[in-house]
Amino acid sequence: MPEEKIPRPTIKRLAIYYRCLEKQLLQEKNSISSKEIGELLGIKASQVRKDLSYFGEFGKRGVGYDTKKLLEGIGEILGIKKEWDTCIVGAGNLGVAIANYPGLTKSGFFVKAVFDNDPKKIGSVLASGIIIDDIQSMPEVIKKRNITIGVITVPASEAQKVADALVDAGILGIVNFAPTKISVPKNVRVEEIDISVVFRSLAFHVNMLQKGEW
Ligand SMILES: NC(=O)c1ccc[n+]([C@@H]2O[C@H](COP(=O)([O-])OP(=O)(O)OC[C@H]3O[C@@H](n4cnc5c(N)ncnc54)[C@H](O)[C@@H]3O)[C@@H](O)[C@H]2O)c1
Repeated sequence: MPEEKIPRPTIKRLAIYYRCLEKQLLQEKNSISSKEIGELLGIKASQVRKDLSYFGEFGKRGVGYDTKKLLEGIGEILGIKKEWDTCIVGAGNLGVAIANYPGLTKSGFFVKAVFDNDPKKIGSVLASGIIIDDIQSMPEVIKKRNITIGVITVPASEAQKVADALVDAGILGIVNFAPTKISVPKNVRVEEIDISVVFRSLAFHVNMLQKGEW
């Protein structure tokens, strides 16, 4: 499955479908149509079908999908069944919150290390039991613990330096929370997360509702 052929938005939607299907399965909905998935998520059924078609046939027209099989199929594509070892750089408010968040583990993402450069923080133990490591030890720890995904939660001014160090240590995927664009070599993927984008989009809707335009 050549990755460049699959559009990024499709991959993002697959993760959304996955979460939706997990919920449906818990509610014992054992078969589901693309129309139903679309309605639950506010996505056109044709888009759902198109996204799933990139990976071969999951369901039959008119019959819908076997929820469990579809969930497993998408999980396989997204590598969700696999366990992923990750590290967090920046043990501040956000980094610590992520490191202590049990939901990540449930999704197969294990925080194996947290790094910081503040001597006052290095050596302290987080609620999850992880000890904050010195950023200086990052290359060695990443290699030793087979970590492939890095999360950047340092101030924007430090983000590029940290990204370079993560890449040098062999990291292949980065989740960047710092409010700045980072550049990485082609073979490394970066996902940027900015909560304010969600708030801005929501504020636009609320504004329109308040003005009575919607
Ligand atoms: N994307 C979002 O939605 C979102 C939300 C909140 C915060 N943020 C961003 O996340 C980042 C962290 O926010 P915070 O509130 O946790 O900040 P914070 O100041 O509490 O934590 C930053 C941590 O990074 C450490 N640090 C600084 N430079 C470092 C370096 N070179 N190497 C290793 N560690 C280093 C600091 O010692 C500190 O512990 C900021 O860039 C902030 O703007 C993004």
